[in-house]
Amino acid sequence: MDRIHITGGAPLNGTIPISGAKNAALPLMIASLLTGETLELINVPRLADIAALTRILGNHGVDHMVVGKRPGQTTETGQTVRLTASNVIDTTAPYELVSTMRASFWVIAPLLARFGEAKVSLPGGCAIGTRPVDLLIMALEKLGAEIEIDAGYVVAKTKNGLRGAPIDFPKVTVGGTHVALMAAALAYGTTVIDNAAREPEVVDLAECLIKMGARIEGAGTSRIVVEGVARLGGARHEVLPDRIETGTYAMAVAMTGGDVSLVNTRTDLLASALETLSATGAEVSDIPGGIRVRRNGGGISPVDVTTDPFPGFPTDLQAQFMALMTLAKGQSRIRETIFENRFMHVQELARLGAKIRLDGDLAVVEGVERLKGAPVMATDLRASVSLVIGALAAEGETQINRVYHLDRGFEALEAKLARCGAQIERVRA
Ligand SMILES: CC(=O)N[C@H]1[C@@H](OP(=O)(O)OP(=O)(O)OC[C@H]2O[C@@H](n3ccc(=O)[nH]c3=O)[C@H](O)[C@@H]2O)O[C@H](CO)[C@@H](O)[C@@H]1O
Ligand SMILES: C=C(OP(=O)(O)O)C(=O)O
Repeated sequence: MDRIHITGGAPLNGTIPISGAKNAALPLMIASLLTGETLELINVPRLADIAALTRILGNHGVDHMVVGKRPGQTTETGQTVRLTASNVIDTTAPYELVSTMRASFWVIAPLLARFGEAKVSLPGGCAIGTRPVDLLIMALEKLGAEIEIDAGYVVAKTKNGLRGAPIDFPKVTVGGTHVALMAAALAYGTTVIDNAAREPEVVDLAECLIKMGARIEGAGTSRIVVEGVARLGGARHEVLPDRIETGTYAMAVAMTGGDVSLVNTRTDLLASALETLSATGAEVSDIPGGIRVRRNGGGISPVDVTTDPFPGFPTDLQAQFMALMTLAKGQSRIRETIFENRFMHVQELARLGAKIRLDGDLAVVEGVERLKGAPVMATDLRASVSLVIGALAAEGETQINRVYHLDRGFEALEAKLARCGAQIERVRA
């Protein structure tokens, strides 16, 4: 298994191009199943999760073609892909494929809406909590699907097609909202989704569906109204920038010090995280096409955060922010409200010398003077990158094991950081 070696202590200076968002690209690729025409997606990141979904779509019979980079793009990141589901041969998504990644479960919605049947294995994904799919199933049942769970598979059928209906989510769910949107787009009649997720990735999916011919209003608010249409067509859509990757590098700079321009991204995608970062003493400013983050000297101020659905502080940046707080001048309190088991980075950050106490959903971080490199283990995607951030600021060498977690969600991580002066290398097994 590959390892990453980091020798910490150098500030980060330079420019980091931000990739397309993994969490937008995945539902967008899945939306290709809604039509027999070609969906062209620009700025799709090259990631293990994207490759895994490509395999899953391929198994259904979706034709996948990589046609190039984004216009004007000079880096090795991002690609333009064409997906054509004109010859779907199989509506089953098997355990071997779906168990590697949670988002793959969402294929259930377009398969059911377009073909009237789907059999999809219960999903896997980051081990950050129990992560049930009851609300996704509830949404499909509201639209008239008949669903049973049999031998680890969710088997969904509809006799005369899906029918629009009110869907009121008791809890904000990103995946549930994606599924409801895709299914309702091809349902007969009107669907009103209440307590919908407002995440930018939901808006991106809705915008792409609208280009494909869907009638959707209100995406980005907590009430989305979908007027079903009989068929959807092809479209061309650029994946929005990855706000979690943006926030991750912003936190790295705030921790190591330096001056980095994050380009191909937008402040409005992560306003709450950037506000929090400013409160720690980092200078955050808008630049054309991106965000500049600076910290030259001065201590890191402790700031308390609570994770929340968008527009709140994202759970996917909680681990990275905790890494930053380990060097703050005082105590900070970080509350995780979305996932019940998303503190696996705590014991690994402790190996670097961090002082963190856990009390249920609360982590109390006592800032220390310095961190010291050590061997650590990546446990899930965002936890692993918090170790990268910690290691960049620590004295001496850190070895990060199990880096396949990082490869799920961070495109060209070592290259992007090395170009800004980080001493980071991958040791291939
Ligand atoms: C691929 C992708 O986009 N993943 C993101 C997506 O995950 P994902 O879509 O899985 O997360 P959800 O928003 O659905 O989960 C939010 C909460 O609702 C719960 N829940 C969800 C569905 C359900 O049927 N029943 C239920 O109880 C979950 O356990 C969790 O406590 O949103 C999360 C919350 O922003 C992010 O951390 C993930 O990175
Ligand atoms: C938790 C994440 O992904 P997934 O939902 O695929 O596990 C993530 O992107 O941080």
